[in-house]
Amino acid sequence: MTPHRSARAAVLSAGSWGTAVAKIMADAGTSVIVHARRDEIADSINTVHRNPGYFPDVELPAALTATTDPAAALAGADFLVLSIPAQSLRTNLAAWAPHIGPATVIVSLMKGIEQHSHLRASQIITEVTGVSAGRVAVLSGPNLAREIMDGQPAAATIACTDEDAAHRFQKACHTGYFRPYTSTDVTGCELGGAVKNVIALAVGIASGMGLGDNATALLITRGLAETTRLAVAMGAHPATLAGLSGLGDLVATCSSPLSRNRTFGTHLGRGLSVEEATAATRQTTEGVKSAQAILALAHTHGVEMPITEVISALLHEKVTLDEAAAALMQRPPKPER
Ligand SMILES: NC(=O)C1=CN([C@@H]2O[C@H](COP(=O)(O)OP(=O)(O)OC[C@H]3O[C@@H](n4cnc5c(N)ncnc54)[C@H](O)[C@@H]3O)[C@@H](O)[C@H]2O)C=CC1
Ligand SMILES: O=C(CO)COP(=O)(O)O
Repeated sequence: MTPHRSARAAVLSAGSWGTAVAKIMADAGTSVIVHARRDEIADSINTVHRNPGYFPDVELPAALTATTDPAAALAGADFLVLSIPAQSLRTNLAAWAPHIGPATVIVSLMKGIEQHSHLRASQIITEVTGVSAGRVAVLSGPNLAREIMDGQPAAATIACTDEDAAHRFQKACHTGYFRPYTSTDVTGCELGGAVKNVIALAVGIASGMGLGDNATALLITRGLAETTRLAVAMGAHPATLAGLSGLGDLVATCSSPLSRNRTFGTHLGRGLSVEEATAATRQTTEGVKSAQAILALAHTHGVEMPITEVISALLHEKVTLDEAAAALMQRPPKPER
């Protein structure tokens, strides 16, 4: 990348978070091309500067363009920003990989764990593309897309083992309303983002069952404890889990009715089956797909994750709501750690 031209980014794809990050980057002066799967979304972004599928009410910067051709989006890109459901990453990335330039930094926005491999998105990216870990970054934090599209303030963590790559992406997405910090703790950053979705399901369930704020606080606090236990066992720094990609995202997601994971949990707590809650949900709900893989990671690393265990059992309809609540409350007494 020469210092004389603005950075170029390809954002794949034009869902809610992809569109929001594309807008942030365009507002930061980065030249952005979004890849949309549907012609009508790409056409609308190019002609009337709106994404009718996700944010029909928000005018996008005119400098933000769209295409349905991934090769065209990726040509000359300094950054490839990936924002699709984590379970679909491997297959899509294999098709896009031949078009990725030799110096392109690949940034994951995804907060899921792959079901069969138990891998994080950054690990899938290095595995599928063969790029070095220093070219793979993660952006994660308390970032409800709807608020960001409204220009409300937010912050996030960009983690990459290559600090220079993290700094370049930081510059490419720093605006008056979006403040990115950098970190080298990719593992901690990604695990914080993935596990908070499962804890948000739990908070939603508690809320749907009519439980109060004490129960919410209990789940957030002990949820953070089990997230930190897993992340540290997998090599993360504990401070990362106390930061934006850990506690920050946990609080935002567990508190907000905008969260799809929390909302899915609320449906379950009100008595809907997993199938009914899925039918009522239009967008990506990573916690539902990732809970069992996270539990498998906990078993591999010898870590107790009681909330994740109960949510995984509920999602597989092995326990009822009352049994789930009892399983958590009737655990043997222990010191707080
Ligand atoms: N929406 C939000 O506020 C935030 C979302 N995230 C994360 O971003 C990732 C994407 O989520 P959202 O944009 O919210 O989801 P979304 O459901 O709004 O959009 C998903 C995008 O992926 C595409 N897509 C869906 N299935 C696909 C497949 N099988 N193959 C290729 N493309 C496919 C859709 O066309 C759409 O463009 C998730 O991992 C989520 O956890 C992270 C931070 C905030
Ligand atoms: O990750 C998010 C906010 O940081 C979005 O959470 P949901 O996927 O639950 O909507």
